[in-house]
This record gives sequence, structure tokens and C-alpha cells, in this order.
Amino acid sequence: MINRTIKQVSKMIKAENDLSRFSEIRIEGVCIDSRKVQPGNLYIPLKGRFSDGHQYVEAAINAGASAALWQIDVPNPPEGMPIIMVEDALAALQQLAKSYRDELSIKVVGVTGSNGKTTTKDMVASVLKEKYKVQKTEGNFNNHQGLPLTILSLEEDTQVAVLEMGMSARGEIEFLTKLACPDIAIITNIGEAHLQDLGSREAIAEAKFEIIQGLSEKGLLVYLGDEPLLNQLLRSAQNFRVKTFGKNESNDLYPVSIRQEGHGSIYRVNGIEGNFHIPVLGEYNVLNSLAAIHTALELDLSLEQIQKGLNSMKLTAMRMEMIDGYKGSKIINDAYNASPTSTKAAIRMMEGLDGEKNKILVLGDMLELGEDEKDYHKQVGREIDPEKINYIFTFGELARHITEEARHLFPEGHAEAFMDKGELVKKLKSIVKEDDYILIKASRGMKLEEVVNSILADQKQ
Ligand SMILES: CC(=O)N[C@H]1[C@@H](OP(=O)(O)OP(=O)(O)OC[C@H]2O[C@@H](n3ccc(=O)[nH]c3=O)[C@H](O)[C@@H]2O)O[C@H](CO)[C@@H](O)[C@@H]1O[C@H](C)C(=O)N[C@@H](C)C(=O)N[C@H](CCC(=O)N[C@@H](CCC[C@@H](N)C(=O)O)C(=O)O)C(=O)O
Ligand SMILES: Nc1ncnc2c1ncn2[C@@H]1O[C@H](COP(=O)(O)OP(=O)(O)OP(=O)(O)O)[C@@H](O)[C@H]1O
Ligand SMILES: C[C@@H](N)C(=O)N[C@H](C)C(=O)O
Repeated sequence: MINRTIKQVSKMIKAENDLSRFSEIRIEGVCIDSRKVQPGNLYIPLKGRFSDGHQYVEAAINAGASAALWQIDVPNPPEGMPIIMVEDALAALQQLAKSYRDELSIKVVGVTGSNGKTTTKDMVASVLKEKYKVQKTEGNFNNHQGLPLTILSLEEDTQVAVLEMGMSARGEIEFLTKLACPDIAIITNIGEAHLQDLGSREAIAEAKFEIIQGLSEKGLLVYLGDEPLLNQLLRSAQNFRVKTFGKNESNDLYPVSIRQEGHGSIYRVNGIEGNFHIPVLGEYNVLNSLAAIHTALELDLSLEQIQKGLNSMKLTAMRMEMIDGYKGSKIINDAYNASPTSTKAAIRMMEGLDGEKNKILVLGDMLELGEDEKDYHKQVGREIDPEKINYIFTFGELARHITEEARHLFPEGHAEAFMDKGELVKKLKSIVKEDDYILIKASRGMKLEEVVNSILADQKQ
């Protein structure tokens, strides 16, 4: 993490006050929550939903922070404390991260896309750690606050940083990529996430494509070549190299064969000898891993290092998380978020699972889809194969349209809409048997992991 004197920090950001009295005090790491301050931190006060961080500056310093920022338009800065006055605290956080990034001798991999950023970030980091000292975005810290905080957590001797870049409006990726200046930029796919804010998939593609604006000279763009919207945005005259991945054989990397087995996927890749194995299900996760393979090849990893890194990867929770469930069933907790693209991809994965036991879909509302939200849910219902899926239970006002669209293809009681999680859990427990698969998927706002937790809690009783 950043380790600088106040004198150095005041040069990295535009300090508005004389700090000569405190110039040799050293800060180590930054923190935006006084309750989590570590000794030596620089506390950065930010405005939130309920309060302004400025009211916690003294508490932060009393808790061990070496210094704190203070926005000049906020009255009554504490006296006699190492306070760095700035125009804007958030802008100062971002500037400090930019300055620190520019001082580091490091390779940066930037990851964006509608779906799979966190998964692909985890895969890339898992592979690259076979050869380099790697740090990555923790959790989902992928925006105008999270990315700068991640950069400021980087150690001076870290060799590669894998940074997730999220957005819900135009210009946000441009800001993040110009701050992080990636050497390799990955675009996982173009789906419908944040469609409500952007209005069209074309606009989503343009927003994600902003990532090239920070890409270093002769940098590498790795993207899903199956996506026409991205192919259209690629101009011939560009000062970066391009590698594609996807299902189509026109891609630089594509899977030659895929086998879903137990908790993982075994597959071969064109032009590369041998099998790859990732301990997660889903054809789209195989595609995500191809972006990681491109990145690894760019950074000179051996095939053995790549295979080892992929095999040892661990995904962030609630992404295709396999859990031993009720009565010996298998719960696939994919409840972090959901869009039509990711929901259909998860259903295809379920339909492709071996085994004669029941396959049960538990789907919640997909949010932020804009005015066509009902149609998106109906479309998901239309695409469920009743020959391969045994039950479809939905939770929420929008997901109800999935059930209604699919109900006529299922036996009585096999396609039901719920508005109460307790009732849904009761139904699930009444039908589930050993080795059944249960997929749990919905937007973050639906908190469908509560269904998983209820089932697991009952199981313990
Ligand atoms: C929910 C929310 O808005 N949280 C943000 C909010 O926190 P909160 O309202 O709880 O703050 P308070 O008002 O309570 O406190 C104000 C500050 O004071 C600090 N403090 C409080 C009490 C105390 O005793 N001591 C204290 O020091 C406190 O720590 C506060 O700093 O405000 C905070 C400050 O602005 C935000 O940090 C907090 O979190 C928001 C969401 C945030 O951006 N956090 C980032 C670190 C982050 O990366 N979070 C990710 C989620 C990112 C995300 O959603 N990404 C999108 C794509 C990008 C969309 C973009 N348009 C955007 O705006 O984000 C995606 O789809 O992935 C994460 O948490 O996982
Ligand atoms: N390449 C992909 N194509 C379609 N769906 C995907 C892909 N990768 C992951 N998903 C789905 O998206 C869900 C979220 O994955 P992940 O958290 O990696 O995406 P993300 O882009 O980081 O999401 P967010 O923007 O919300 O942070 C997964 O649980 C899975 O259902
Ligand atoms: C939580 C945020 N990253 C997101 O993905 N939002 C959409 C609406 C979802 O939760 O599906």
C-alpha cells in the first residue's frame, strides 16, 4: 500500500495549506471509514447517504490515522492535527491514486464488460500469480471510489495489478482507464446490465469500449470477438494490438471441446495442446478463461503455469458457487446479480449438466432493464427447455413473467411464481431429492441468497 511522507503526498495532490510542520509524518495506506482505520493510514472523508466523513476526522486520527484530508469548503477543520486541506476530497483520493500508479513499476490489466468482470478478474489474477506478484480488485470495488482505493492498496513490489472497471453511465470507464492506464484491457461481453441508464446495447458497448482510451501505447485489447457491436467499434487505425476470444472459430482463441463435470469444466482450446480445467461450471466461464489465457500468453507464462493457475482459481462468492444442499441436493448459488444474458447463460449451463436428477431453476427479478423489462423476463421463460429443466420457481413481480411464459410447457406444480421467500423455500424443500440441482439467480436487489441461507439453516436443524 502507499507509503509516503506528508510532504510527498502534498505534492502528489494539490494541498491548499502549509504542511511544513508535519512534512516528515509518514502515511501508510488510506482509509475512508474511521471505524476501520489502521495505524498510519491517511483518512479521506467522503460524503455518503447518511453523513459526511468530515465529522469523523478527529475520530480517525485518534484511532491511529497519521493524517487526514479536509475539504476547504467544510468549516471548522480540527486545529493542531496533520490535516491536508484540499479542494475536493474525492478528487484528491483519485489524484493520489493516479500519482501513485504512475510512480509504480507495474503492469496493469483492466477488466470491464457487462457480465463476468469479477469472475474474469479472479481468473486472470489466479493465472498470473503463477509467475508474478499480483494484486487484484477485492470484491466488487470497481468504480470511481473503489478503483482508486484498490490502486492505493498496491504494494511497491507488486508486479501486476488486475483492476475491475465498472460503470453505469457513459464516461465512467473513460475516467477509470485514464486513471489506471492499463497495459492490457479486457472486455468480457456486452449484455444488458445498466440498460436502464444507458438506453441501448449499442450505448453499453460504446461505454465499455472507452477502456481503450487509457490503454498504453502498443497495449493489448482482449475482447469477446463474438460480439458484433465490439467488432464494429474496432477501427483499423489504432495504436494497440487486439486479440479476440469467443465461441466462433473466427476468434484468436475458441474452445474446441467443453465437458461439464461435477463442479467444473474440462476443455480444449484451438492451437494449444492439452486440456484445461476450471473448477467452475458454465460455458461462459470457459470463455472468461480464454481472456485470462490471452493475458497470460501476453505476459509470457508457460502452458503449465496457465493450466495450474486456472485449475486453482477461486471465484468470488455467489458466482456459480456450488454448495451441498438440502437432502443431498446441489445448490448453485449464482445470486450475486442477473441480466437476461447471464440468466440465459446460467440456464444453458443447467440444461447441459449430466445426471438424470431434477434440475430446478429458482429465478428472481432482473432489475434495471428499462421499459422492456417485462419482455426480457418473458423471453427468458420462452427459452427454458422443459425437456431438460424439471421445475421453474420464480420470486418477484418481474420474474413472475418467466413462469407465466413457461408454465404451459410444464406439468402442474412444476412452474410456480412466488412473492414470499418463505413459501418458496417450503415448496423447494417439499420437492427436492438427493443429487437434484438447484440454480439460484436474481439481481442483487432481490437478495435471493436468503433462500440459500434458509435452506442451509433448515438443513442444520
Ligand atoms: C450504498 C452506498 O451508497 N454506499 C456508499 C456511501 O456509504 P454510506 O451511505 O453507508 O456512508 P455514510 O453516509 O454512512 O458515511 C459517509 C462516509 O463516512 C464514513 N464513516 C461513516 C461512519 C463512521 O463512523 N466513520 C466513517 O468514516 C463512511 O465510510 C463514508 O465514507 O457513501 C460512501 C462514501 O461516499 C461510499 O463509499 C459507499 O459505497 C459506495 C457504493 C461506493 O462507491 N463504494 C466503492 C468503494 C465501491 O467500489 N463499492 C462497490 C460497488 C461499486 C458498484 O456498484 N459498481 C457498479 C458499477 C459502477 C456504477 C457507478 N455508476 C457507481 O456510481 O458506483 C457495478 O455494477 O458493479 C462495492 O461496495 O462492492
Ligand atoms: N461471460 C459471461 N457471460 C454471461 N454471463 C456471465 C459471464 N461471466 C459471468 N456471468 C454471469 O454474471 C454473474 C456475475 O458475474 P461477475 O460478478 O463476474 O460479473 P460482473 O461483471 O463483475 O458483475 P458486476 O458488474 O455486477 O460487478 C455470474 O454469476 C454469472 O451468472
Ligand atoms: C449490483 C450491480 N453490480 C448489478 O449488477 N446490478 C444489477 C441490476 C443486478 O444486480 O443484476
